Amino acid sequence: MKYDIIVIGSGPGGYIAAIRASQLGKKVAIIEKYATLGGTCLNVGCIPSKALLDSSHHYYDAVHHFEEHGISVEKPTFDFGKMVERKANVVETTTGGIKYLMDKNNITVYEGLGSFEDATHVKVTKKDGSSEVIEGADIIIATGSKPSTLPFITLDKERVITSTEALKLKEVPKHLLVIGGGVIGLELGSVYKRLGADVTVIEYAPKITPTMDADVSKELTKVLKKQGMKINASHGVTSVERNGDEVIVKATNKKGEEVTFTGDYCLVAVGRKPYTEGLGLEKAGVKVTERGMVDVNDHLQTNIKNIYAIGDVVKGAMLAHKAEEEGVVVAEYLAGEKPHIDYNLIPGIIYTWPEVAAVGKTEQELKDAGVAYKAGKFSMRALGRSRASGDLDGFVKVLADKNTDEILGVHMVGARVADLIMEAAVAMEYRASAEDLARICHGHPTYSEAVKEAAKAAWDGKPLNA
Ligand SMILES: NC(=O)c1ccc[n+]([C@@H]2O[C@H](COP(=O)([O-])OP(=O)(O)OC[C@H]3O[C@@H](n4cnc5c(N)ncnc54)[C@H](O)[C@@H]3O)[C@@H](O)[C@H]2O)c1
Repeated sequence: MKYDIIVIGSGPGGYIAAIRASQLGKKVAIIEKYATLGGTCLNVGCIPSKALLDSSHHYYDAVHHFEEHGISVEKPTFDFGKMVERKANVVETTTGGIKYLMDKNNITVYEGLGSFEDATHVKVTKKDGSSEVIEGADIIIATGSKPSTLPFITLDKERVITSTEALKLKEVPKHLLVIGGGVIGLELGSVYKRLGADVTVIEYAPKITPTMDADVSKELTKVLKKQGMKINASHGVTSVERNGDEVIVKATNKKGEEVTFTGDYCLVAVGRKPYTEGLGLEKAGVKVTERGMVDVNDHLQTNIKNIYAIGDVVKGAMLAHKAEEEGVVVAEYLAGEKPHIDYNLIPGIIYTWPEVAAVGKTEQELKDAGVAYKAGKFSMRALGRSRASGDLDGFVKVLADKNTDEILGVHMVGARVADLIMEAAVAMEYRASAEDLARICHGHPTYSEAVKEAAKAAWDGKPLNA
């Protein structure tokens, strides 16, 4: 069969690219090696982790917060098996939705491993070993990423696990050791902490979420510690050993001392790496970088003219929504349009509770770039909405250009900031000033008032409710 565009990989990057290309009149095929569509995000990433985060949040609230609202329930209990089953149902419905979208958009789905025969032909090898070759005028690589590990770790996938296994454990760990205080470590660490596990995070950098704004890391560390999570920053892991049902992690702390952590499970969450195994890039002549990423130019085009790559397999943040934008951009570019992505405006979100969200530059990035800026900060605690719900932790911080007042970055910790961050992204897309944001009437009482107040603090240094 011959197509205008073949997309390899059906994660958020791939399936969105396929839909957009089809909307623009292209004949499109998508190849997926797994039986369900949706890639890491829908099957073993964003969606299942949010399902477990939501279930564990309900339980945590019942145990810790119902009483202050005057609600008494006899000692709440949970059925972990049911939580995991619910998560599986959420995944099934969501991935089923992608199949529906493929059919609706007349996109041909091939189940099997896609590998290049040459620059225009891709072989699809099915589970039963049979294969067929399809032809594409243009090809989009959207094969995503897989969990990284450390060279001395043996991932037995039973007790020394990655996020994939952490989403389908048969029991709640007694003591979960988490290597890596990044997004996955803190989100999945939160799930099990809320369900009663001891959780110890071991982070190499001097702080958790090391690439986020320093104030955010500090506040998040404070609230997670308050929830009982043990956080060990500046600890370089040197060994991970399994001994029966125990896992022993050794690390070197800042003083050069060896520290031993013992738990019953160890989650390795030290980042992800691009996934190109078995793709046959060499047969098509596609170049990869030293770090194994597919090398692309500003149009996400590889060194081979008709082959493009998007999402986790190329440079940039490994985020579903970044991949989606790239999918749209490549599809539109191939249809002769002139699309554009502002990589500065891709929000970063962590679904702990309180949530964390950011867009634009951090203070450190502005300092490093020598940009004169002003900062306005407003505590969630000062909001009527936060007092009503009892979610008092966190803040909103707005960074604006000292001379022009243009908003350069917004950083948030607090209830529902995962959704709130989009106000900041919209403002920055339209190059709003802090004053613009401060002058917009915000509904009362809402968490969004913290954005208005922080913007006012950045603009004239005079928040109204602080
Ligand atoms: N909410 C979301 O958007 C979401 C959720 C999950 C995953 N993701 C994405 O998936 C990717 C992978 O997530 P992740 O949490 O594995 O990566 P990450 O990059 O967010 O965090 C990895 C952490 O591990 C630390 N680390 C690295 N080597 C270490 C070592 N030897 N010892 C101890 N710590 C070490 C790093 O300093 C970092 O803090 C990221 O790009 C992330 O953004 C996003």
